[in-house]
Amino acid sequence: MTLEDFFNSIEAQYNNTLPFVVYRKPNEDVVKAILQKTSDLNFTKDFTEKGFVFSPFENTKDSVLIPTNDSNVISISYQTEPSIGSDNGIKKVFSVNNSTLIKEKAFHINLVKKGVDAIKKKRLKKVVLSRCETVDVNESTPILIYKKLLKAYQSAFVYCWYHPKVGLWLGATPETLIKIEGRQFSIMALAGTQNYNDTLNVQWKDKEKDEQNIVTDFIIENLKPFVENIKASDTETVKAGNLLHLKTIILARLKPNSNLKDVVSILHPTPAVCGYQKEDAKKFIIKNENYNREFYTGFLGELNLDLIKYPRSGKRNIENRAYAITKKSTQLYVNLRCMQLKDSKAIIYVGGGITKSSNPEDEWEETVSKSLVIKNVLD
Ligand SMILES: C=C(O[C@@H]1C=C(C(=O)O)C=C[C@H]1O)C(=O)O
Repeated sequence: MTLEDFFNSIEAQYNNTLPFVVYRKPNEDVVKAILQKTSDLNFTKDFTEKGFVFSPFENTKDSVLIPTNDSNVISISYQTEPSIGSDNGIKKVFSVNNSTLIKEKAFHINLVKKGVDAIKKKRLKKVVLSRCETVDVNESTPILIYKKLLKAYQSAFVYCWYHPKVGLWLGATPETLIKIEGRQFSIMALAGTQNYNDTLNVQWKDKEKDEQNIVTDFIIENLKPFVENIKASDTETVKAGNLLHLKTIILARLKPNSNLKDVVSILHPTPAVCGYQKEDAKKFIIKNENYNREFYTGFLGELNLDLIKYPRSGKRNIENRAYAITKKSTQLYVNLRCMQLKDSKAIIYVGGGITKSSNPEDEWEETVSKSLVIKNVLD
């Protein structure tokens, strides 16, 4: 299949209003698409299904599934040269000087102030507060925007997801929720943000260190009943487009009697996108943000797909193939740096973690920087 055939198949699927997802994992060249044969709206029941899951922020709502057994799965190798405003830094500057944005700024600053007050008064230690911003889209098809995202963000999970009964979403997220191969799994605790200025060698303030620690501690604490051999990596600075974040990787092994559904429901939404304590933070968000996050800060990715593993030593020769084993693999990402396309408009979703020492003006600027990840590919 040529590159043109690949993207034409996706375009045809979209024009026929049939569900699909097309995605590329971080730092990989393979772009994969799962094209559902019917327009049925399927949901996961217990996370034992095979396919691609798309899950909203609110964990009481259903997760949509594109099941592989009702789909054509195609893939292609797609090597991209980084483009302008890419992983190497955003080059474009967007004017923020219009009346809608001024109102949005006032609302967000007030929201952050309320968050800080709630943290000072209540049990809350952190709350992630967000907003959405609507901009016009000139591109004639989502596939063209998708290709720009692929070019711009090599180290992100870059996707375009469509279901005629749900909507059309695109994004380039830096954050993994969970990866499981067999029983071995890893989880990322990502939080804390500053702008990237040509170096990874930066200082972090206590505010950012604290908000990231809250995520790591929450994950370790809540996973303990389900896992053995839990280990956390050193915390490092990582780059995501025009931004830097703090990242810790937590590795563990699932106990034989634990299952993915329980692990996901205990983790999601983590304090990276919701807050701590989780239920109090969620209530605060739903009551005060004044819009519906829908799938932003939800999660998405491959669920229970077969992964063929070859022995470590030697090449993939005939002998080794005989020993290849098939494992179930799940790779879920947090839906950040994303947008929903609706009626020639893009709704861009951005947020940030608030703690007792948050400065409202800085928090606003952080959301502006985050919005550039998406605005950069909309021109
Ligand atoms: C909520 C977002 O990002 C999350 C919040 C971060 C922060 O508060 O510093 C950093 C990375 C993500 O965990 C977003 O991008 O919209």
